[in-house]
Amino acid sequence: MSNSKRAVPDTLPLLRDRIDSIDSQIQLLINERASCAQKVAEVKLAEQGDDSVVFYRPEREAQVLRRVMERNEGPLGNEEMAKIFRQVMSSCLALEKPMRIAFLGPEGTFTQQAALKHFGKSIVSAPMAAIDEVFREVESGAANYGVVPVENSTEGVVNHTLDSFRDSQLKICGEVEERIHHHLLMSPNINSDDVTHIYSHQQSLAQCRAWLDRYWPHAERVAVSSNAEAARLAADAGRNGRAVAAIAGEIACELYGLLKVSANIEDRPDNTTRFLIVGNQEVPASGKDKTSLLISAKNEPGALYHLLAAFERHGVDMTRLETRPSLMSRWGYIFYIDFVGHHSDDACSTVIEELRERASEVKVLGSYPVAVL
Ligand SMILES: C=C(O[C@@H]1C=C(C(=O)O)C=C[C@H]1O)C(=O)O
Repeated sequence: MSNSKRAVPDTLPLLRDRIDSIDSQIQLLINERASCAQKVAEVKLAEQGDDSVVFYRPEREAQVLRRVMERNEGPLGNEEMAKIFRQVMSSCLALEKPMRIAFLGPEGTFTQQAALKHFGKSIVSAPMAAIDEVFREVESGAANYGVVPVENSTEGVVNHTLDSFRDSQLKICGEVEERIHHHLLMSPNINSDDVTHIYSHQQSLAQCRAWLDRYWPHAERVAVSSNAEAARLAADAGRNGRAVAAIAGEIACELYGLLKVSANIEDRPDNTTRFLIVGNQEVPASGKDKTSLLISAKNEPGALYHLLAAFERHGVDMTRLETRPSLMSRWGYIFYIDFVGHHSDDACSTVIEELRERASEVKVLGSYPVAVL
Protein backbone atom coordinates (compact mmCIF):
# COMPACT_ATOMS: atom_id res chain seq x y z
CA MET A 1 0.00 0.00 0.00
CA SER A 2 2.65 2.49 1.06
CA ASN A 3 4.79 1.41 -1.95
CA SER A 4 2.09 2.13 -4.50
CA LYS A 5 1.44 5.48 -2.80
CA ARG A 6 5.08 6.42 -3.21
CA ALA A 7 5.10 5.20 -6.82
CA VAL A 8 2.42 7.69 -7.97
CA PRO A 9 4.51 10.91 -7.91
CA ASP A 10 7.28 9.06 -9.81
CA THR A 11 5.08 7.62 -12.53
CA LEU A 12 2.74 10.58 -13.09
CA PRO A 13 5.44 12.82 -14.63
CA LEU A 14 6.71 9.86 -16.64
CA LEU A 15 3.23 9.10 -17.95
CA ARG A 16 2.76 12.75 -18.83
CA ASP A 17 6.08 12.82 -20.66
CA ARG A 18 4.93 9.81 -22.61
CA ILE A 19 1.60 11.50 -23.42
CA ASP A 20 3.46 14.66 -24.55
CA SER A 21 5.65 12.65 -26.85
CA ILE A 22 2.68 10.69 -28.28
CA ASP A 23 0.80 13.98 -28.82
CA SER A 24 3.64 15.47 -30.82
CA GLN A 25 3.78 12.33 -32.99
CA ILE A 26 -0.01 12.42 -33.50
CA GLN A 27 0.23 16.10 -34.42
CA LEU A 28 2.95 15.45 -36.98
CA LEU A 29 0.96 12.59 -38.46
CA ILE A 30 -2.25 14.63 -38.63
CA ASN A 31 -0.42 17.35 -40.53
CA GLU A 32 1.17 14.77 -42.78
CA ARG A 33 -2.34 13.46 -43.47
CA ALA A 34 -3.58 16.99 -44.13
CA SER A 35 -0.75 17.56 -46.67
CA CYS A 36 -1.74 14.33 -48.40
CA ALA A 37 -5.37 15.43 -48.55
CA GLN A 38 -4.22 18.75 -50.05
CA LYS A 39 -2.36 16.85 -52.76
CA VAL A 40 -5.51 14.80 -53.46
CA ALA A 41 -7.33 18.11 -53.87
CA GLU A 42 -4.70 19.31 -56.39
CA VAL A 43 -5.16 16.13 -58.41
CA LYS A 44 -8.94 16.57 -58.37
CA LEU A 45 -8.56 20.18 -59.50
CA ALA A 46 -6.27 19.17 -62.37
CA GLU A 47 -8.66 16.38 -63.45
CA GLN A 48 -12.01 18.14 -63.08
CA GLY A 49 -11.23 21.80 -63.68
CA ASP A 50 -11.94 24.87 -61.62
CA ASP A 51 -15.71 25.17 -61.97
CA SER A 52 -16.84 21.60 -61.60
CA VAL A 53 -14.35 20.34 -59.01
CA VAL A 54 -15.91 18.41 -56.13
CA PHE A 55 -13.57 17.82 -53.22
CA TYR A 56 -16.01 16.09 -50.87
CA ARG A 57 -16.40 12.36 -51.49
CA PRO A 58 -19.07 10.80 -49.26
CA GLU A 59 -18.29 7.21 -50.32
CA ARG A 60 -14.58 7.60 -49.53
CA GLU A 61 -15.30 9.19 -46.14
CA ALA A 62 -17.70 6.35 -45.27
CA GLN A 63 -15.01 3.80 -46.20
CA VAL A 64 -12.39 5.58 -44.09
CA LEU A 65 -14.71 5.63 -41.07
CA ARG A 66 -15.75 2.00 -41.49
CA ARG A 67 -12.11 0.94 -41.65
CA VAL A 68 -11.34 2.95 -38.50
CA MET A 69 -14.10 1.06 -36.71
CA GLU A 70 -13.08 -2.34 -38.06
CA ARG A 71 -9.44 -2.10 -37.02
CA ASN A 72 -10.13 -0.46 -33.67
CA GLU A 73 -8.88 -2.47 -30.69
CA GLY A 74 -9.72 -0.09 -27.85
CA PRO A 75 -9.69 1.00 -25.11
CA LEU A 76 -11.52 3.77 -27.00
CA GLY A 77 -14.84 2.50 -28.38
CA ASN A 78 -15.42 2.23 -32.15
CA GLU A 79 -17.83 5.11 -32.32
CA GLU A 80 -15.65 7.37 -30.20
CA MET A 81 -12.67 6.65 -32.41
CA ALA A 82 -14.69 7.23 -35.58
CA LYS A 83 -15.84 10.60 -34.22
CA ILE A 84 -12.22 11.67 -33.85
CA PHE A 85 -11.43 10.67 -37.43
CA ARG A 86 -14.65 12.34 -38.56
CA GLN A 87 -13.28 15.63 -37.28
CA VAL A 88 -9.79 15.02 -38.70
CA MET A 89 -11.31 14.55 -42.18
CA SER A 90 -13.51 17.61 -41.68
CA SER A 91 -10.42 19.71 -40.85
CA CYS A 92 -8.49 18.30 -43.83
CA LEU A 93 -11.31 19.06 -46.24
CA ALA A 94 -11.77 22.58 -44.86
CA LEU A 95 -8.19 23.36 -45.91
CA GLU A 96 -9.57 23.74 -49.44
CA LYS A 97 -12.57 25.84 -48.48
CA PRO A 98 -15.00 25.10 -45.65
CA MET A 99 -18.21 23.71 -47.13
CA ARG A 100 -21.40 25.69 -46.65
CA ILE A 101 -24.11 23.41 -45.33
CA ALA A 102 -27.74 24.56 -45.34
CA PHE A 103 -29.97 22.95 -42.73
CA LEU A 104 -33.45 23.25 -41.30
CA GLY A 105 -32.87 25.96 -38.74
CA PRO A 106 -32.84 28.04 -36.73
CA GLU A 107 -29.52 27.63 -34.93
CA GLY A 108 -29.83 24.86 -32.33
CA THR A 109 -32.09 22.36 -34.12
CA PHE A 110 -31.53 18.60 -34.19
CA THR A 111 -30.92 19.03 -37.91
CA GLN A 112 -27.91 21.22 -37.11
CA GLN A 113 -26.73 18.54 -34.70
CA ALA A 114 -27.10 15.99 -37.52
CA ALA A 115 -25.17 18.24 -39.94
CA LEU A 116 -22.25 18.49 -37.51
CA LYS A 117 -22.33 14.75 -36.89
CA HIS A 118 -22.18 14.02 -40.60
CA PHE A 119 -19.71 16.65 -41.82
CA GLY A 120 -17.71 17.36 -38.65
CA LYS A 121 -17.33 20.83 -37.16
CA SER A 122 -15.20 22.50 -39.85
CA ILE A 123 -18.12 23.70 -41.96
CA VAL A 124 -20.02 26.94 -42.35
CA SER A 125 -23.55 26.11 -41.26
CA ALA A 126 -26.42 28.05 -42.81
CA PRO A 127 -29.77 27.83 -40.99
CA MET A 128 -32.85 27.98 -43.25
CA ALA A 129 -36.43 28.71 -42.15
CA ALA A 130 -38.06 25.81 -44.00
CA ILE A 131 -37.27 22.51 -45.69
CA ASP A 132 -37.95 23.80 -49.22
CA GLU A 133 -35.54 26.68 -48.54
CA VAL A 134 -32.82 24.14 -47.78
CA PHE A 135 -33.49 22.57 -51.19
CA ARG A 136 -33.46 25.97 -52.93
CA GLU A 137 -30.24 27.04 -51.25
CA VAL A 138 -28.46 23.95 -52.58
CA GLU A 139 -30.13 24.12 -56.01
CA SER A 140 -28.97 27.72 -56.45
CA GLY A 141 -25.41 26.76 -55.54
CA ALA A 142 -25.41 29.06 -52.49
CA ALA A 143 -24.77 25.99 -50.30
CA ASN A 144 -22.75 22.88 -51.16
CA TYR A 145 -25.10 20.46 -49.39
CA GLY A 146 -28.30 20.52 -47.39
CA VAL A 147 -29.50 18.53 -44.38
CA VAL A 148 -33.20 17.78 -43.81
CA PRO A 149 -35.09 15.41 -41.48
CA VAL A 150 -36.90 12.58 -43.28
CA GLU A 151 -38.35 10.23 -40.68
CA ASN A 152 -38.68 9.73 -36.95
CA SER A 153 -38.96 6.33 -35.29
CA THR A 154 -41.90 7.48 -33.13
CA GLU A 155 -43.76 9.87 -35.40
CA GLY A 156 -43.02 8.58 -38.89
CA VAL A 157 -42.26 10.40 -42.09
CA VAL A 158 -41.56 14.13 -42.59
CA ASN A 159 -43.90 14.89 -45.50
CA HIS A 160 -42.32 18.22 -46.46
CA THR A 161 -39.03 16.51 -47.20
CA LEU A 162 -40.54 13.76 -49.35
CA ASP A 163 -42.69 16.26 -51.23
CA SER A 164 -39.67 18.49 -51.93
CA PHE A 165 -38.12 15.72 -54.05
CA ARG A 166 -41.00 15.85 -56.56
CA ASP A 167 -39.81 19.01 -58.24
CA SER A 168 -36.14 18.93 -57.35
CA GLN A 169 -33.18 17.56 -59.28
CA LEU A 170 -31.10 17.28 -56.12
CA LYS A 171 -29.62 13.91 -55.23
CA ILE A 172 -29.48 12.21 -51.86
CA CYS A 173 -25.76 11.98 -51.04
CA GLY A 174 -25.94 10.56 -47.54
CA GLU A 175 -27.99 9.79 -44.47
CA VAL A 176 -27.38 10.35 -40.78
CA GLU A 177 -29.22 9.10 -37.73
CA GLU A 178 -29.49 10.96 -34.49
CA ARG A 179 -30.89 9.77 -31.14
CA ILE A 180 -33.36 12.45 -30.15
CA HIS A 181 -33.64 13.43 -26.50
CA HIS A 182 -36.19 16.07 -25.55
CA HIS A 183 -36.12 18.18 -22.42
CA LEU A 184 -38.65 20.47 -20.77
CA LEU A 185 -36.97 23.87 -20.65
CA MET A 186 -37.84 27.07 -18.87
CA SER A 187 -36.28 30.44 -18.35
CA PRO A 188 -34.47 30.49 -14.96
CA ASN A 189 -36.47 33.50 -13.81
CA ILE A 190 -39.93 31.93 -13.95
CA ASN A 191 -41.76 29.65 -11.55
CA SER A 192 -42.72 26.29 -13.07
CA ASP A 193 -46.07 26.36 -11.21
CA ASP A 194 -47.07 29.39 -13.31
CA VAL A 195 -46.51 27.69 -16.67
CA THR A 196 -49.69 27.59 -18.77
CA HIS A 197 -48.23 27.04 -22.28
CA ILE A 198 -45.67 24.62 -23.66
CA TYR A 199 -44.10 25.43 -27.04
CA SER A 200 -42.43 23.02 -29.40
CA HIS A 201 -42.38 21.69 -32.93
CA GLN A 202 -45.44 19.56 -33.63
CA GLN A 203 -43.23 16.45 -34.09
CA SER A 204 -41.59 16.97 -30.70
CA LEU A 205 -44.95 17.52 -28.98
CA ALA A 206 -46.08 14.25 -30.53
CA GLN A 207 -42.93 12.42 -29.44
CA CYS A 208 -43.62 13.50 -25.82
CA ARG A 209 -47.42 13.11 -25.91
CA ALA A 210 -47.78 10.50 -23.14
CA TRP A 211 -45.35 12.33 -20.85
CA LEU A 212 -47.23 15.62 -21.35
CA ASP A 213 -50.60 13.93 -20.74
CA ARG A 214 -49.26 12.56 -17.50
CA TYR A 215 -47.34 15.50 -16.04
CA TRP A 216 -48.73 18.59 -17.79
CA PRO A 217 -52.34 17.68 -18.67
CA HIS A 218 -53.57 21.27 -18.21
CA ALA A 219 -50.84 23.14 -20.06
CA GLU A 220 -51.75 24.24 -23.56
CA ARG A 221 -49.46 22.74 -26.23
CA VAL A 222 -48.47 25.25 -28.87
CA ALA A 223 -46.90 24.04 -32.12
CA VAL A 224 -44.24 26.39 -33.53
CA SER A 225 -41.93 26.14 -36.54
CA SER A 226 -39.07 24.33 -34.75
CA ASN A 227 -38.06 23.33 -31.24
CA ALA A 228 -35.16 25.79 -31.35
CA GLU A 229 -37.73 28.52 -32.10
CA ALA A 230 -39.75 27.24 -29.10
CA ALA A 231 -36.65 27.61 -26.90
CA ARG A 232 -36.07 31.12 -28.21
CA LEU A 233 -39.70 32.06 -27.48
CA ALA A 234 -39.46 30.60 -23.95
CA ALA A 235 -36.30 32.61 -23.28
CA ASP A 236 -37.95 35.77 -24.65
CA ALA A 237 -41.11 35.22 -22.60
CA GLY A 238 -39.02 34.61 -19.47
CA ARG A 239 -37.28 37.98 -19.91
CA ASN A 240 -40.73 39.60 -20.00
CA GLY A 241 -41.95 37.73 -16.92
CA ARG A 242 -44.26 35.40 -18.88
CA ALA A 243 -44.21 31.75 -17.79
CA VAL A 244 -43.80 29.73 -20.97
CA ALA A 245 -41.98 26.40 -21.27
CA ALA A 246 -40.41 24.77 -24.33
CA ILE A 247 -39.59 21.24 -25.38
CA ALA A 248 -36.26 21.13 -27.20
CA GLY A 249 -32.87 19.46 -27.24
CA GLU A 250 -29.52 20.06 -25.65
CA ILE A 251 -28.01 22.60 -28.04
CA ALA A 252 -31.15 24.78 -28.00
CA CYS A 253 -31.11 24.65 -24.18
CA GLU A 254 -27.52 25.90 -24.09
CA LEU A 255 -27.96 28.41 -26.89
CA TYR A 256 -30.88 30.18 -25.17
CA GLY A 257 -29.65 29.86 -21.59
CA LEU A 258 -32.64 27.86 -20.38
CA LEU A 259 -33.03 25.64 -17.36
CA LYS A 260 -33.56 21.92 -17.94
CA VAL A 261 -36.57 21.21 -15.71
CA SER A 262 -37.15 17.61 -16.88
CA ALA A 263 -34.67 15.66 -18.99
CA ASN A 264 -35.26 12.93 -21.60
CA ILE A 265 -39.04 13.24 -21.66
CA GLU A 266 -39.55 11.50 -25.03
CA ASP A 267 -42.08 8.66 -24.77
CA ARG A 268 -39.80 6.12 -26.42
CA PRO A 269 -36.23 5.79 -25.17
CA ASP A 270 -35.03 4.73 -28.65
CA ASN A 271 -36.51 7.84 -30.31
CA THR A 272 -34.35 8.36 -33.40
CA THR A 273 -34.57 10.70 -36.38
CA ARG A 274 -33.08 9.99 -39.78
CA PHE A 275 -31.80 12.92 -41.83
CA LEU A 276 -30.82 13.12 -45.50
CA ILE A 277 -27.90 14.94 -47.07
CA VAL A 278 -28.93 16.49 -50.39
CA GLY A 279 -26.56 17.79 -53.04
CA ASN A 280 -25.75 17.92 -56.74
CA GLN A 281 -23.58 14.85 -56.73
CA GLU A 282 -24.01 11.23 -57.82
CA VAL A 283 -22.21 9.20 -55.18
CA PRO A 284 -20.31 6.08 -56.37
CA ALA A 285 -20.71 2.81 -54.46
CA SER A 286 -19.03 2.64 -51.05
CA GLY A 287 -19.58 -1.10 -50.54
CA LYS A 288 -22.47 -0.63 -48.10
CA ASP A 289 -25.12 1.56 -49.68
CA LYS A 290 -28.79 2.36 -49.85
CA THR A 291 -30.89 3.69 -52.72
CA SER A 292 -34.02 5.85 -52.61
CA LEU A 293 -36.58 5.92 -55.43
CA LEU A 294 -39.62 8.03 -56.21
CA ILE A 295 -42.21 6.10 -58.22
CA SER A 296 -45.44 7.34 -59.79
CA ALA A 297 -47.56 4.27 -60.24
CA LYS A 298 -50.08 3.82 -63.00
CA ASN A 299 -53.59 3.80 -61.63
CA GLU A 300 -54.39 0.15 -62.39
CA PRO A 301 -55.26 -2.98 -60.40
CA GLY A 302 -52.28 -4.59 -58.71
CA ALA A 303 -49.95 -1.64 -59.48
CA LEU A 304 -48.19 -1.70 -56.11
CA TYR A 305 -48.12 -5.49 -56.04
CA HIS A 306 -46.21 -5.60 -59.35
CA LEU A 307 -43.74 -2.96 -58.20
CA LEU A 308 -42.98 -4.87 -55.01
CA ALA A 309 -42.73 -8.20 -56.81
CA ALA A 310 -39.68 -6.91 -58.74
CA PHE A 311 -37.77 -6.55 -55.45
CA GLU A 312 -38.73 -10.05 -54.38
CA ARG A 313 -37.77 -11.58 -57.74
CA HIS A 314 -34.23 -10.20 -57.60
CA GLY A 315 -33.63 -10.58 -53.87
CA VAL A 316 -33.28 -6.83 -53.25
CA ASP A 317 -34.06 -5.88 -49.66
CA MET A 318 -36.62 -3.07 -49.44
CA THR A 319 -36.25 -1.11 -46.20
CA ARG A 320 -38.99 1.50 -46.49
CA LEU A 321 -42.15 2.28 -48.38
CA GLU A 322 -44.03 5.58 -48.05
CA THR A 323 -47.07 6.77 -49.95
CA ARG A 324 -47.90 10.39 -50.79
CA PRO A 325 -50.72 11.86 -52.86
CA SER A 326 -49.45 12.59 -56.38
CA LEU A 327 -51.07 16.06 -56.80
CA MET A 328 -51.17 15.35 -60.56
CA SER A 329 -54.33 13.24 -60.47
CA ARG A 330 -56.89 12.86 -57.72
CA TRP A 331 -56.32 9.56 -55.88
CA GLY A 332 -53.05 9.03 -57.76
CA TYR A 333 -50.07 8.13 -55.61
CA ILE A 334 -46.35 8.54 -55.42
CA PHE A 335 -44.35 5.84 -53.67
CA TYR A 336 -41.03 6.46 -51.96
CA ILE A 337 -39.00 3.29 -51.71
CA ASP A 338 -35.65 2.70 -50.01
CA PHE A 339 -33.67 -0.47 -50.59
CA VAL A 340 -30.29 -1.93 -49.73
CA GLY A 341 -27.67 -1.62 -52.46
CA HIS A 342 -26.32 0.86 -55.03
CA HIS A 343 -28.25 1.58 -58.23
CA SER A 344 -25.23 0.42 -60.22
CA ASP A 345 -25.29 -3.07 -58.61
CA ASP A 346 -26.55 -5.73 -61.05
CA ALA A 347 -29.63 -6.81 -59.10
CA CYS A 348 -30.58 -3.22 -58.23
CA SER A 349 -30.29 -1.94 -61.79
CA THR A 350 -32.42 -4.86 -63.04
CA VAL A 351 -35.11 -4.02 -60.46
CA ILE A 352 -35.05 -0.35 -61.53
CA GLU A 353 -35.39 -1.35 -65.22
CA GLU A 354 -38.37 -3.55 -64.43
CA LEU A 355 -39.99 -0.81 -62.34
CA ARG A 356 -39.60 1.57 -65.29
CA GLU A 357 -41.61 -0.81 -67.49
CA ARG A 358 -44.47 -0.80 -64.99
CA ALA A 359 -44.56 2.72 -63.55
CA SER A 360 -45.25 6.04 -65.24
CA GLU A 361 -42.17 7.58 -63.57
CA VAL A 362 -39.19 6.18 -61.69
CA LYS A 363 -36.75 8.75 -60.34
CA VAL A 364 -33.58 7.57 -58.62
CA LEU A 365 -33.27 10.08 -55.78
CA GLY A 366 -29.80 8.79 -55.02
CA SER A 367 -27.57 5.95 -53.89
CA TYR A 368 -25.56 6.78 -50.81
CA PRO A 369 -23.48 5.17 -48.03
CA VAL A 370 -25.43 3.66 -45.12
CA ALA A 371 -24.96 5.94 -42.08
CA VAL A 372 -21.68 5.08 -40.31
CA LEU A 373 -21.99 7.16 -37.16
C1 LIG B 1 -8.71 13.26 -49.45
C2 LIG B 1 -9.80 13.15 -50.17
O1 LIG B 1 -10.79 14.15 -50.23
C3 LIG B 1 -11.68 14.42 -49.18
C4 LIG B 1 -11.07 14.22 -47.85
C5 LIG B 1 -11.03 12.95 -47.30
C6 LIG B 1 -10.13 12.63 -46.14
O2 LIG B 1 -9.67 13.54 -45.47
O3 LIG B 1 -9.84 11.44 -45.94
C7 LIG B 1 -11.84 11.94 -47.85
C8 LIG B 1 -12.69 12.17 -48.89
C9 LIG B 1 -12.90 13.54 -49.41
O4 LIG B 1 -14.04 14.10 -48.80
C10 LIG B 1 -10.06 11.95 -51.00
O5 LIG B 1 -10.94 11.96 -51.87
O6 LIG B 1 -9.36 10.93 -50.80
